[in-house]
Formats: sequence, C-alpha cells, structure tokens
Amino acid sequence: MTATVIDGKALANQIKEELAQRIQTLKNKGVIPALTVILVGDDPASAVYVNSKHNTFTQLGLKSDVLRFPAETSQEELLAKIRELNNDKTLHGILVQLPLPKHIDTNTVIDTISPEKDVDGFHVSNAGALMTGNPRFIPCTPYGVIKMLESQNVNLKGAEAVVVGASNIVGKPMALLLQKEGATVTICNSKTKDLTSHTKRADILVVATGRPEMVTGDMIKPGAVVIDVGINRGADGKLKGDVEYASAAQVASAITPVPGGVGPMTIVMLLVNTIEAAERA
Ligand SMILES: Nc1nc2c(c(=O)[nH]1)N[C@@H](CN(C=O)c1ccc(C(=O)N[C@@H](CCC(=O)O)C(=O)O)cc1)CN2
Repeated sequence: MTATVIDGKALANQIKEELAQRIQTLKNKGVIPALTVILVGDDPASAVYVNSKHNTFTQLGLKSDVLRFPAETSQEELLAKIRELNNDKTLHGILVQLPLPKHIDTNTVIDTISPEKDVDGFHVSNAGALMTGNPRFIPCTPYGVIKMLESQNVNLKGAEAVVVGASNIVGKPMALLLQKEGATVTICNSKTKDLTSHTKRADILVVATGRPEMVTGDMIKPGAVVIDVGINRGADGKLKGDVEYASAAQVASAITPVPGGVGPMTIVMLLVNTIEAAERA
C-alpha cells in the first residue's frame, strides 16, 4: 500500500484563500484583525514559528505585533504586559509562544490572557468550554488536524482513534475533538504499557510525543490514517516527525508529512481564530 500524502501546506493555502472574503468584510467595517505575540527568550525554533505567524498575518493584510522579551524577564513583568494588552480595544488576539522559560508558570501566564483574546484556546475557561462542547476558540494544532481529516473525508463516527501524547495544547484537546465527532478515543502517554497494542487498533492515529520517529510502520494498523504532529530537528538540521515516515507510509492509507503537514495548519487555524475574535469584538 502507498499512502496518500495529506498536504498541509496546500490545505492551509486553500483555507487562506477562503478567508479573504471575511477579512475584506471586516476591513469594510473599519476593523483590521490584530494579533500580538509574546516571545520570551531565545529558543530558535520558537523564533521561527513566531516569524512564520507574523509573515502569514502581514501578507494577508492583518495587523501583527511581536513583543520580544529576554529569557530572564520576571513573571510579574510578563503578567503586567498581558493585562495592558487585555485592555487594548484595537487588539483581538494575544498569544504567548510556548515553551516559556522554567521560572515562569505557564498556566498562570495563559490564564491572565483575557479568554476573549485567547486565540490559542489554552485559557482554562476556553479549555472548559471545549470540554463541555461549546468551544470559544479551538486550539490551533488539533483544529488543523480535524480540518485535515475532513479534507480526506475520513469518517470519524465509530472509528477507533488513538492519540499518543496527552499535552494540554495537543493531545487532550485533540481527544475531545475526535470524541465530539463520534470516534472512540484512547489517549496514550509516556507510562502506557504495550503502546503497540493500542496504536495497532487505531483507524486514526495521532502522534504528538516530541520523540523523533518513535512510531514505526509495524505499530500501525494497515489502512490507518496517520497524523504526525511532531517536529524534531536532527543534528543534521533536517526535520523529523514523531512517526518514522518511510515505514509508516507503506502501511497507512493516508499520512501527514513533516515538514509540510500539521505545522502549516497550526498557523492557518490561528488566522481563523483571530478573524473570529475580530468578528465577535
Ligand atoms: N502559544 C503556542 N505555542 C506553541 C504552539 C501553539 O500552537 N501555540 N505550537 C507549537 C509551535 N508552533 C506554533 O506556535 C508551530 C510549529 C511548527 C510550525 C510549522 O509550520 N512547521 C513547519 C516547519 C518549520 C521549520 O522549518 O521548523 C512544518 O511543519 O512544515 C508552525 C507552528 C509549540 N508552541
């Protein structure tokens, strides 16, 4: 079997084109969707993602600001800036790029962002709204994955979905979204015993562990749809997913590549959430 490659870059471009009308309608009303991203420290990968967000927003004529803080910035300083941005009526979205330096408590920072401007969908009240089935903002990566599955007409009703990784930003919201669509969902974590016994059952397998190529073809059910959320840069500078692509592509019916899979969808869904925030404001 040769798997269909789910092209996240192409789908992201298609969604961008579809957003053009909504952006124009807002502009006609004098509203320019505006996002501020806060970047703390000098993690090179985070710098790449923040630049990519900024370029995507500005290319579409949206307002984007990046506030860069040194790694030693205090938590209180950061919270004060967020409170100031919460009160800025011209601003629709606030995003704090993760991970944050260790001396800063991520949950405290995220929960200081106004839930109405939390376009990442990470605020505890937005996480709760997703859990109770009435989401305000859906976290961008899992939202993008659902759009990729839709683009392939994958039937989620009654399907066995396995999510490997239980983070607040991907694994947990991913599981909720799959469950909402009628899938039977298993979440695996680093303590899961006999991981293969779970992954082998999956009609839809989502891997978000941050461990390069940990899922191999022999762990995958023939015909499964495989979504690789991992982005790991090797010593050779090349990007690798959490799935070993070559062996997985021989077993799966469809698979996302790295790069060019879930990553570009994360950015375009941020665009969707920010436009939605501007429409509601
Ligand atoms: N506040 C947030 N922090 C983080 C999030 C998030 O959604 N909100 N997700 C990730 C990083 N991330 C966005 O922030 C992100 C990661 C990767 C990509 C992407 O397009 N990747 C490209 C490859 C880029 C490269 O060369 O490195 C691809 O996969 O094709 C976009 C966004 C953690 N932090």
